[in-house]
Amino acid sequence: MPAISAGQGSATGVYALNSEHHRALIQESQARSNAFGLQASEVPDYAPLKLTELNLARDENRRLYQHASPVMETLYEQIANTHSMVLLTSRNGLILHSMGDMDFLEKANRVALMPGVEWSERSKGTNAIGTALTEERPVVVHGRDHFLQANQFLTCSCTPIFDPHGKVMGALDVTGDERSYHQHTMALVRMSAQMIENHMFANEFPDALRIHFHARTEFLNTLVEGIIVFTMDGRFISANRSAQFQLGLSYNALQAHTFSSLFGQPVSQFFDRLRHAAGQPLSLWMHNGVSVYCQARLKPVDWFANRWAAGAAPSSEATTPEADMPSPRPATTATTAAAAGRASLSSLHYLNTGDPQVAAVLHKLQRVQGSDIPIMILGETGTGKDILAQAIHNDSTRVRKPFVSINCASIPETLIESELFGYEEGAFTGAKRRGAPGKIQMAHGGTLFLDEIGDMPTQLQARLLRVLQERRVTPLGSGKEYEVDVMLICATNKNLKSLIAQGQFREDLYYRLNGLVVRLPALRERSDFEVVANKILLNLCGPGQQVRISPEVMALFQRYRWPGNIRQLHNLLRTAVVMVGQSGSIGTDHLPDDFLDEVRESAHQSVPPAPAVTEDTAWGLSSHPLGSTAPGRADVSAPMCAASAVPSDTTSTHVPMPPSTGMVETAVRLQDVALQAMTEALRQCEGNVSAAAKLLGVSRNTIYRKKDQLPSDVWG
Ligand SMILES: Nc1ncnc2c1ncn2[C@@H]1O[C@H](COP(=O)(O)OP(=O)(O)OP(=O)(O)O)[C@@H](O)[C@H]1O
Repeated sequence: MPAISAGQGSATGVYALNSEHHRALIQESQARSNAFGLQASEVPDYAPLKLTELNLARDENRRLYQHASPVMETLYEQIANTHSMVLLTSRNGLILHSMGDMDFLEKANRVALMPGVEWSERSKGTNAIGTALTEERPVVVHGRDHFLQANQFLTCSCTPIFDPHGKVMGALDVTGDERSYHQHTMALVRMSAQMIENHMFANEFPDALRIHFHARTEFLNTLVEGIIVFTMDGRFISANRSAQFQLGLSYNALQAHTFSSLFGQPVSQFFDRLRHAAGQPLSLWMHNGVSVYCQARLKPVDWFANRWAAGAAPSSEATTPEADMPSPRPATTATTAAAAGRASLSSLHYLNTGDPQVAAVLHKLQRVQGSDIPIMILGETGTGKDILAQAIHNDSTRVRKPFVSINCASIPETLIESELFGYEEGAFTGAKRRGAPGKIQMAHGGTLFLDEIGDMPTQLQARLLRVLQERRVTPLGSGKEYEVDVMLICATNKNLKSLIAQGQFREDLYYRLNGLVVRLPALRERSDFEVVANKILLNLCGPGQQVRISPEVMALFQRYRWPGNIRQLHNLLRTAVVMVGQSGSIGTDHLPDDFLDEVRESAHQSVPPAPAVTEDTAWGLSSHPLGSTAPGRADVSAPMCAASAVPSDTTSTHVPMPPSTGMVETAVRLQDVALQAMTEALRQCEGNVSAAAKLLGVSRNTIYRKKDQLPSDVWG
């Protein structure tokens, strides 16, 4: 897989139409077309393969189709009624599947854009499918750029799809009438291909160390994150497109690397840090000097426990340069080794950093351990709900089984159903081949974590309820039921009771999920702020780096309201650590200006703190949320900051008003700030609503609801 680098003319890897690079690429392709002996005016062979041959080809490309079909459906939904179609081809350019607008399909049939016809350069000359496959890069071929005159009424955006081993396995294309050209089509195609590739990654390399990374933590777990896979002793196995881009190395160049040559530390040292990270992103320096944040995916307890039982534990002291292998340690018995491995990983005990409210939550959870009572975690965004869910799993008897997490807000609505329940062959339009298991099935024996449950589409809530009651799941399009035994954990920062009142959440499901409800306090409510900040700092520091927080900054931090909670603190410290360098203390000059402005502004305002989401308010039981003060943080004043003004779904109706300003006027100002923040986030994320929502810490629906008030050019 070639690296897509900024040096190739565009940071996105796609040459702008009419750019010099694009023209050169088309000219080279035209030259190849001539060399194949094609004539621009000729009518090519349009005869499709016989059905039996086509079925054979589809069979060979079964895996590609299995991963691509749900994504094709979603992609098609986005381009429906634009006189276009979506095509999936084999690596040779043979069209395997298509879906499109009826009126355009007729036109497409005239030039044989249909399953069973080959669109390689050799057979059709310059065209997006053939040229993208030849160049192994995304290509737009528009109108007259097509070699054959017969095809010049088309506009086509195509990108190759790479398998997890870096080999081209096919191509995804959107073709339409030349007049329907839109520059965003290519972005959609590329995002869809990335989704397919990442999906394949998720199912590959089950026993390897998978590192998900990005320079910005808010982009972890999104489509644009880099994924790189190593053997447990640090040898390179594979990397997705984004990983290659970020590392600036092609797939082939990466073959020569190990974890330590890429990230400047032995993999054993990384494991050591991982064991103490409580699931929070760790910082890594890439070989090119750029700092990134990462999360590791592996079966940690199994692996650590096995290694300890076998007398070998990850150690930072000794590594063999060839393979970054963990060094031996004195043998322990298998039982104590497993227990020791568990204690050092993210566990409930580890999250107890001295705040009485958190301690009470942990205590409640410990009391129901082993009972499989469904757990509902409430809390504002960034308070650590995800980490708590993992800790509950790690401390449970299900620890050796999967922990499967699904964020109901970040998956396109059309994909949630197949992601959750799986699908059987034939479930989608044109689907013929083997299906895929859903997340519920994958969690069998372990824990299913449904994050942002308030965003689950209503029609799926009934299905979920049935699965939970019957403990059986039926994949889409299947008559077969599969037994599922899962511990269920949900999280939300929404007021589910008011969603019920609005008919957006089922009451029966609500009561099914409502086993033990715990609320994580907002950071401003916590009395252990300093411990949390120092713990994060420790994890952010690279090898040998010693950074501390100056007393002046710690005092500032204590006064701040932290609307983004621990996530916001983490992001702030991350930048500060990079600015401080190898050693020193974080002073005000290491903090961003907008943050300092907010803190200063807060000093001139005496506004009550924003209401915390309490168990009562979050579940709609309390009538007046204002007036709750933060226990343990009585000195906290509430700045009217941009970030806090962005309405999270839970708190948007309760944003406190400064006494100096009239309610209506302030509400209008808050609206403006919120819209401004959304506009900026959408621009920054190139119109990707999920990424923008993540960046702001709000749900996608919050952004969609403002769609009419946001500038039209911010949408991707
Ligand atoms: N107790 C903790 N100690 C250190 N870091 C923490 C802790 N809790 C959370 N974090 C860090 O804060 C960030 C947000 O955590 P997490 O994703 O668990 O929050 P969340 O409540 O699930 O957020 P959201 O509602 O937006 O999904 C992560 O970077 C996480 O590593």
